[in-house]
Amino acid sequence: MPANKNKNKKRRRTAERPTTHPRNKYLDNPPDFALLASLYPSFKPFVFFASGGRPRIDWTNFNATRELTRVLLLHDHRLNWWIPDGQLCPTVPNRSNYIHWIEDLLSSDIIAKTTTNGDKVRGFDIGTGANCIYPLLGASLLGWSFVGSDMTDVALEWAEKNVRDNPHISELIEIRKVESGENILPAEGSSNEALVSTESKIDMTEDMATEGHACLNTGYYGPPILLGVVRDGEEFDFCMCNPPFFETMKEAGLNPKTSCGGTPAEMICPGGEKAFITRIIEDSIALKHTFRWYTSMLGRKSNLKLLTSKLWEVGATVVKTTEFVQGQTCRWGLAWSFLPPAKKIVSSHVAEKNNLSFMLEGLDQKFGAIRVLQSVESYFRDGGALCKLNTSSFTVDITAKNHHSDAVLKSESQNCDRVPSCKDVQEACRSSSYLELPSNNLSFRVSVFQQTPGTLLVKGSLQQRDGQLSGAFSSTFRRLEEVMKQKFGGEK
Ligand SMILES: C[S@@+](CC[C@H](N)C(=O)[O-])C[C@H]1O[C@@H](n2cnc3c(N)ncnc32)[C@H](O)[C@@H]1O
Repeated sequence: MPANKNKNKKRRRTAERPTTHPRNKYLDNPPDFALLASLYPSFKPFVFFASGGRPRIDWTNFNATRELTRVLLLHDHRLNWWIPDGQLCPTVPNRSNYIHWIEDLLSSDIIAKTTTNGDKVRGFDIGTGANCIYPLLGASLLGWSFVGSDMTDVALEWAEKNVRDNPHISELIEIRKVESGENILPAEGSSNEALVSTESKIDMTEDMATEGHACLNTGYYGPPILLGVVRDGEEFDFCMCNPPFFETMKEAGLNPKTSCGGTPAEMICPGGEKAFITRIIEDSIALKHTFRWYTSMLGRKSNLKLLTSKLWEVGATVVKTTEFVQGQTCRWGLAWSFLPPAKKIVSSHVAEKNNLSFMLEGLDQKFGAIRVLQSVESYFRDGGALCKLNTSSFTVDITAKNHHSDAVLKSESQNCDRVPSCKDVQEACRSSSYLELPSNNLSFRVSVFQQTPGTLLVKGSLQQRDGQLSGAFSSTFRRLEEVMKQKFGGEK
């Protein structure tokens, strides 16, 4: 292939995946399975060649995903690593995004460095897991030091082993046991009430009380997270956390397309990620300036909105969010601080308007991502737009022109028996804001991600950089949101 064609392909790929961090080494160089198989004989049995000749692995085979992680950490990061069967297996490109985002936060100077350890960066990884992935990556990529906490024996034993097996960075990482028996009460002065939402309240049963678990009205009960684990006089530049996202293993649903393991202790906690992160927020109110940045990853966009408003309510001085996308996985990052910001934050308004999203929640299991994509495709195709559905990347590429709006309107009223509350749709269609498309083409991509069984994230990305098209894109996408919510909300 000619060099400039290759370059264009690379450039296009970069533009299509704006949320993979630009410094992530896998952005333009995804793992080369054939090369890795030729270098590491233990990886070779897991690599096969699909019909097009492309080397692949079976993502539903835990041994294959674990071996891939092992060889990537060894090959790209000089890290020796292993986890026992069934423990959560991290994907290296995905976890690297979070590390690079923290690097951005620290170097942005939004919050000036306050810790007394000079240029050195010290982080706290809440729930480091048996895989200890964040301390290993942070120490090897950036020379950061870490405390990695956890509570299960298997996580502590294997995290320590993974640190010991890498003597070049072992001095930088301390694995700290969280004592589960302690009863940590909310710190005096913490604005606990501000954090309480009725639906997140979980009653403490007698058993829990006798076991000595703390029960705060954040909805979280269980071992301490930061308060009671961070020691007097300690200071950190940041904390990070990949929390247990789910409330039940059924909800965790375990993506049938991949097998990354994950035991109940790793995947679930009462109240799910909302309760867990609410507890981190509560601890942060008490610990305030002990950390320059508090951060957590989230698996649900609806929780991101809710927790962001809570943070403003409780007096955070800065709240930042981001989105991590790697393949078919979409996650969010939330960061906040109680220190005074040193720098005015300029929001990237256009970028936000060019990437929009909405969630379809509480869907019947029969409405998978493909079904929603097909519905998106026929919605725009019926209106005369050009559509290209790609079922392997879960995307539809759409190119629409101004005159398509009338056609979509017409076809929608003809198809109204398929859409519940059709009258409402027609009313909305008649409103002047309906599909105000510009005279030139509007090209955008709609992607669908499965978050949990019954919850899909629908993302739209404008493919053109022309700022004048953002408004038309925004009204078109919002209109799609209305139609999809009516269609899939009412068909259960
Ligand atoms: C989703 S796993 C994350 C593991 C690893 N950091 C990763 O990204 O793959 C969540 C981890 O949090 C741990 N955990 C749960 N509650 C905790 C607590 N209160 N303090 C510390 N760790 C906790 C679990 O044992 C589990 O290892």
